[in-house]
Amino acid sequence: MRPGAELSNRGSHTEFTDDELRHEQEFIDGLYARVDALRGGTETAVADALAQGSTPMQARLERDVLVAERSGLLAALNAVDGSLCFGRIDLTTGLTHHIGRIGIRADDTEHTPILIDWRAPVARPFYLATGHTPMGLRRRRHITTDGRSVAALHDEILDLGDQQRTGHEDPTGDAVLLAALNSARTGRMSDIVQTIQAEQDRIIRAPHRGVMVVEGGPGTGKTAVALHRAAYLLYEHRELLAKRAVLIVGPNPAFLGYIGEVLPSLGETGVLLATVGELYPGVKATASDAPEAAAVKGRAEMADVLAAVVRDRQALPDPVIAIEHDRDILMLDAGLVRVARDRTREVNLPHNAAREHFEGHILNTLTDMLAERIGTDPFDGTNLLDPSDVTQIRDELAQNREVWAAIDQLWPRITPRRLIADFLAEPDAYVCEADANAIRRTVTRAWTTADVPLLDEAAELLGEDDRLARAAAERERNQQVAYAQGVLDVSYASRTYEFEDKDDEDAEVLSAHDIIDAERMAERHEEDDHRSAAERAAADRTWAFGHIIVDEAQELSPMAWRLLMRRSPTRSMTLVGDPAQTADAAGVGSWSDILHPYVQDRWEHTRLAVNYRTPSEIMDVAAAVPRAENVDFEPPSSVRSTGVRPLVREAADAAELPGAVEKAVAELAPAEGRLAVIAPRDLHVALAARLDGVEAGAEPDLTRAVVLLDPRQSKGLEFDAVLVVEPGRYGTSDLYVALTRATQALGIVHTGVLPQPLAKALSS
Ligand SMILES: Nc1ncnc2c1ncn2[C@@H]1O[C@H](COP(=O)(O)OP(=O)(O)OP(=O)(O)O)[C@@H](O)[C@H]1O
Repeated sequence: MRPGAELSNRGSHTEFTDDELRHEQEFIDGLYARVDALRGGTETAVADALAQGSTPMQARLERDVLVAERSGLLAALNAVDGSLCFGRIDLTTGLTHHIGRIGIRADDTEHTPILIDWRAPVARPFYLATGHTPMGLRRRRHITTDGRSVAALHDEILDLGDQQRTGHEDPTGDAVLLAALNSARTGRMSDIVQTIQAEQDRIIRAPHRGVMVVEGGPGTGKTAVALHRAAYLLYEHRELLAKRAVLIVGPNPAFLGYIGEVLPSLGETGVLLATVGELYPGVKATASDAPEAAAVKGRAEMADVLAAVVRDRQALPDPVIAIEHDRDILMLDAGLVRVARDRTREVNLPHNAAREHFEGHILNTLTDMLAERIGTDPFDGTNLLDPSDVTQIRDELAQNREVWAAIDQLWPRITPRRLIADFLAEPDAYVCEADANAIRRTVTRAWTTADVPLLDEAAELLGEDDRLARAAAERERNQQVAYAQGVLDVSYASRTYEFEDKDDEDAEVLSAHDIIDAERMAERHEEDDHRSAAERAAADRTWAFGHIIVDEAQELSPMAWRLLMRRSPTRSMTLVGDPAQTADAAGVGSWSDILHPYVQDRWEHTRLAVNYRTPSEIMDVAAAVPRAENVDFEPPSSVRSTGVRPLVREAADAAELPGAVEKAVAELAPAEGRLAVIAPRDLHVALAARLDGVEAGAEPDLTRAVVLLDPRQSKGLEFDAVLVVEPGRYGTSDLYVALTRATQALGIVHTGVLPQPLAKALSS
């Protein structure tokens, strides 16, 4: 409603109601006026700073900081524009606070807060207060806006003695939540900041240290909670996390696309969203593995297998390597090389990094051999060479290509990609025959998701021979220190006499010289990298994230956990998942199996028990599937029911199936919103041919009215209506996942008999 549109003369009660709306509209108008002014001011400040051109180093540093900070503010202001303010709390003290997606302060000398960020402690009663525990609140108000106009108010009275009424009372207190849950889906997840429930709020605001596991059935808000937790942590630990970034790991790219707009809508962008297949910089997993291959590659034992593969590359001569040097023949035999190899292994460095030591040992061995041969006095057996002669021999050996060819053969430099491609081409010496058959790949043309943790493991085992890079970095750093010293000398020389004359230690004017030395200035210069932490993290395999959130955590293999734990040395992690939805053969069975190797039993476990997505009529049918295998299976309880039972259609045979699906889609399609057809992959081409505007593909466009998916692709997603095709062909967890994707209506199309638990649940 536009402000004032329906605020004409009415009865006294309505006028009272309209005053409430009018007041809120005035507040929102004032808020947007402030936001527009802030945005204008910020745009000008950024433009002015960028126009400054070449400036001294310190000024440039300050300019860059200003541009980065203000650009972040601008992005946040632009992102939250749609529904900046969504709530208000009235305290028994008479104070009121408006709650919004970000905090805004007035343009007065005190910078009075006019909109409280939902993550601030002051806002917490908005989410937690109840009639029983009002937390100092008299009233909680949900403000629904349409753009910049107030559309509706919903008030909950929390102080039961308070007789004042606004005419916007919501007696059950869940009208806004139910409206959100019933609204048409868009193909993109929305934030839930207006209606976070108390059990969710506690998880969102839990301390960031340590590992927290959030378990819950389908639709309990695990993903929503994980994303809001990321936003909360970025607010609460801004400085740390702006530097170290937050990583959110999801099961597939379609899922990441689905959740990708939530954090920007909360004004947060410092987050890297990635699948495990994207966490090895420079590699994009485009191929796929058969489930058996992924299961073998994901096993924890692969770490030992790869360590053995690397050790085998540290070879011994068979039986000798002959090196021609200065008309002599030097023989490197297995015994000599074994000593060099053992000594090198003792330094406990990764293979490539240790090579420097191996080179040294081999050169020393050959030097000793040659020195003994040419320097021994034939009469008394003493050595006639002095140390400089020995050094000269060593230097000459180091010029000999044959020496280097031998070292390359015995301790070759290896890249992770080469190691894994070679291992997969011939795995037989390292795993049993069945496993070797599952993973054997004669030529590696493309990588799979399950290869990525292997590549990462290999990178750890191999390390880098970074001697050249270290030397170059050292040279550059010396140049920078010299440059910074030059800058400081100039700034020292140009200090004003006025400043020098003052021996007041508290002088307010400080020159660069007083606050920074050349080393630190050079360091800052090195940090002169305009990429965000999330961007830098994406390009750096060894990045240590400030916090890692893993969605559908039950799907990750032990090898994938090794990769993630390397990215989280502080073990600050939130893991969300549902073991009943585990589909991947490589997935881990229990949380303690996953976590024990890294944190023993030092992790917290929380549970979400309310299903916000799936109405009870659908959940009752879906729950019968896992319950058939486990009588104690407890599904989450649905927060709503629609009165609409699932629709079931039978096709006479496979030839009739696409036509039956087409008809069922027409029956089920929501007037507004999205429908998903979930069907086994091999039916996709035939089904796509019968469904208007539908494509079969690996990366479906979820914003289309009708989307075709296989059960794995539907993981984590939701739609207004879902049609599950041939449920008899899915495993238990895939079927459970598929049946729990709908917010409004479920349909089933099948040929032949339905799986028994499903048939029973549908008929009861
Ligand atoms: N407090 C809330 N307010 C409004 N909507 C909510 C709330 N909590 C959850 N939802 C909605 O419920 C739906 C399910 O949430 P979400 O996808 O986070 O569940 P999930 O536990 O990750 O489910 P699954 O395991 O099936 O993937 C989403 O549409 C989400 O926006």
